[in-house]
Amino acid sequence: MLILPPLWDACPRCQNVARQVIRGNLSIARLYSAKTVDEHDPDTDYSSVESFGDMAGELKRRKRKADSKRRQYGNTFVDHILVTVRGGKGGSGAAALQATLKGSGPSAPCGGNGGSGGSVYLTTSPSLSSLTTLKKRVVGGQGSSGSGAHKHGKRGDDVLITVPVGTIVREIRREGEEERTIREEIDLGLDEDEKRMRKWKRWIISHPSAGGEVSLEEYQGAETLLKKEGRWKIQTPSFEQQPAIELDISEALREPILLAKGGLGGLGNPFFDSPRIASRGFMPPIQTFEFELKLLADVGLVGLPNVGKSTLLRGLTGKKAEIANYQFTTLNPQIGVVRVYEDGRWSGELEGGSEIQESLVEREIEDLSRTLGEEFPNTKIQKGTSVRNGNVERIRFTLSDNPGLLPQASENVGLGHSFLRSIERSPVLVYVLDLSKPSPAEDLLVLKNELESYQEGLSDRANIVVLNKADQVEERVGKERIKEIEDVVGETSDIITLSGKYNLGIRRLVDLLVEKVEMAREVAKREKEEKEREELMKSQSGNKGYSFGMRRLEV
Ligand SMILES: Nc1nc2c(ncn2[C@@H]2O[C@H](COP(=O)(O)OP(=O)(O)OP(=O)(O)O)[C@@H](O)[C@H]2O)c(=O)[nH]1
Ligand SMILES: [Mg+2]
Repeated sequence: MLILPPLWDACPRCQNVARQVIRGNLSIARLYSAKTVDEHDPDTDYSSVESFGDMAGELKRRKRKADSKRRQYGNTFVDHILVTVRGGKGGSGAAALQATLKGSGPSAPCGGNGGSGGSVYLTTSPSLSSLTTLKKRVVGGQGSSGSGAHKHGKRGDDVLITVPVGTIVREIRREGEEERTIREEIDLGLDEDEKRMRKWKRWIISHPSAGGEVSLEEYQGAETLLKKEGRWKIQTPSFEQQPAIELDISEALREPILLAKGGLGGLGNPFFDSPRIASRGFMPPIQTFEFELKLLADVGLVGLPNVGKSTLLRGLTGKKAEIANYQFTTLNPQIGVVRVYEDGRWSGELEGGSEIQESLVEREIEDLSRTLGEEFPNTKIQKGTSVRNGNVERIRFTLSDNPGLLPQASENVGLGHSFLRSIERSPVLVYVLDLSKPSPAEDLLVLKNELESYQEGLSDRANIVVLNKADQVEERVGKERIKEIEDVVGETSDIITLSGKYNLGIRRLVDLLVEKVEMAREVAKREKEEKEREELMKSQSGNKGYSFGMRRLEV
């Protein structure tokens, strides 16, 4: 906690300090926070005491944590993964007999049916931007077995796989238990009778207390009944019979999509002619899916660590990205939406004079203001709705904040280049440089070099250069640095000098981004029309191309 809570009740000066913090005067709070209750003297002006107390310690701790996180997960931004998925197995039917009084005749079958297995569905979440959370194996809940007195088994639980928007899902393999068994039987060289008996044993269960073997006639009768119900042939449809699932999720899903259906539950003995027989639940096929993430942001921010990319994301979109004064605060790409209104204002815009705080400081201030029952104005970012104060939205685009790039990222230094795969897909790229550093022009060359060694021509796609932290630079020095950068980029890029933290110069950036995004969309539209024309011509000339029996669903 930044300010000592017990003090503001007792001391008007403390309350005054706390209110100053809420108005944004943090330096006072930092000095003040070192004092304990015992040390407190209401007559001392703590704003002149030189101590950074808790805040510095906490920052150090967080930096250590970020470093270890980077070492642990740094090179594992997951954007490609194979997942095996299976619906839950159906529960078995029961072969139970009703209890009867002695000598009152044969007991009636009363076994309940098994519950069907749970299915596996796919859904999207706006808070995800990596496939890291995906498990390699996902199985629906198993249905419970039926029991006596006509009690049917419970249905297995459905399972949701949650992915970020921009994920491509392809089913690449599908195999059921039946196919595996058939292969095994061929290997064992079994004859038809043996195969049939094995199949009966696999699908039909006899009541444990029924005594003796179930006769061939009983098995045959049960088989006929199951065939009638369409429950005998359970071979998995091949990709020719039922196309593989292929999804390109470019928008948030309104409803979950079914990937793997749960198996049917077995039938209880009232269904069969023989009271000693029930059937087993189905085991659904195992499906292998390939998940690939291509983050779909119109604009990608590229920069060295700690230059203020996440601060910019926050200022442009209002998205709460982690901001801190050390490298690799951001470990995975983050995507936010920029909504620009008719009057040129935008969704993440701050109120005049507000400042974007580091996350840690912001959380402490929020705690403090909650305790004091006051609202902290700096954290109030405009909500992203399509109509704001009667002002209509003009354009909406997405922006990705990426982890910091280091020299030799393409040789896996820092976080490596795994996340460049997402950057690669953004039609507009923005270089973010720290103008308060001695040589931002050299930093720019480093960035260009890294993009180029990842993919030829990629460095030229970035045609906006943002010079951030302008508030920290003396005018003369700043001008010299800007001149050096102009010499590097020549006519190829627009240069914008701004301060992300203090919300200065952002409007020019927004205007430029709108212009570039509109241009990029126009180009993409033309390319799409061109492609459609080509495909139409191809299909008219009878050449339908080679199909792998896959179905493409544009969601
Ligand atoms: N003075 C000043 N500080 C800024 C400005 N923009 C960002 N900062 C500070 O710079 C530090 C790093 O900001 P981040 O937004 O976390 O930087 P980043 O580029 O996302 O960093 P990584 O995620 O580690 O690559 C924080 O302490 C910010 O408060 C600015 O315009 N002026
Ligand atoms: Mg960041």
